[in-house]
Amino acid sequence: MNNSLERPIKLGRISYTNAWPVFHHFDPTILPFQTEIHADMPATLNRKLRAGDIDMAAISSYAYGISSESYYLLPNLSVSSLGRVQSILLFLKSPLEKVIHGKIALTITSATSVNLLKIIMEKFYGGKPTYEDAEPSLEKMLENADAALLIGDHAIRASWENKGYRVLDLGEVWNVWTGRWMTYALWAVHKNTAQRYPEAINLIYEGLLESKRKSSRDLEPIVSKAMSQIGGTSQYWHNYYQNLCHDFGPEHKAGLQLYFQYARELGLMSEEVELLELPSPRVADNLPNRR
Ligand SMILES: C=C(O[C@@H]1C=C(C(=O)O)C=C[C@H]1O)C(=O)O
Repeated sequence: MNNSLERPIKLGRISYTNAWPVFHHFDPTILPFQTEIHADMPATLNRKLRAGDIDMAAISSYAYGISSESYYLLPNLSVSSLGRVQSILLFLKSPLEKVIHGKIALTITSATSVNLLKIIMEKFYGGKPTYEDAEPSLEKMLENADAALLIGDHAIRASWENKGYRVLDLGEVWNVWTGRWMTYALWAVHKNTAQRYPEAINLIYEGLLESKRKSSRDLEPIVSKAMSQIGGTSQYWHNYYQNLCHDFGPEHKAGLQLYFQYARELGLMSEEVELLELPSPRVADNLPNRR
């Protein structure tokens, strides 16, 4: 490929630790073209990708679902869990029976989990709470709400500082009710960027896959980084990363399609979602008649 493109490829990186395995060993400086990394909270990346301010990103699976016609998925990349996730937590100030008809403060950093919470509250528990968006700060959120939803490192830190609130792990609740995997984030690229710069997008994709592979072979580098940047013990982070899965196979897709179905039933999204993946690079290049 040419040594440069006419512009940098803009890549969004989720700042939370849950996505580190896919980014940690990815070094964009070795690529034969310019990239620009945008590190941000999921909800901000969802908006930037939607607006075309960035070309590709890890985004909320819900945000992918409501705009899937514009994107390709990067195959076999996700943030998923079968059961407990440890970083998508509802902190209850009031008893659950009151919470399901009370007021719940929702972190503004999420899209998947706020809608997962609505599915749990309304479809599984038969409640109808009111919701209020809030900055991710537990004590402030609970000043005038019965419960508060936090995700990512905000949830992890709050769980360490928890002053006795009951906590629901939404990954666990989802799994108890459905028996399925839950997928919180996916990697998406704008179809037009992928069509215009197929080789560049594929090189970035290969770099992300390689990072995931290296991280799964040896968790130590990201565990040490998490301990120094966030705190906690080595055992905590090993356990956290072992509970998360960054693949996206048939069982993850089945869980996500059930989430999308429930979201449609509650009027949280309208269209069916086709999980359309980035076409594999030039299958034709490997054919013998192409010289
Ligand atoms: C596991 C997590 O997955 C995430 C949850 C997201 C959401 O709720 O929209 C988006 C991206 C991921 O950061 C987490 O944040 O703890």
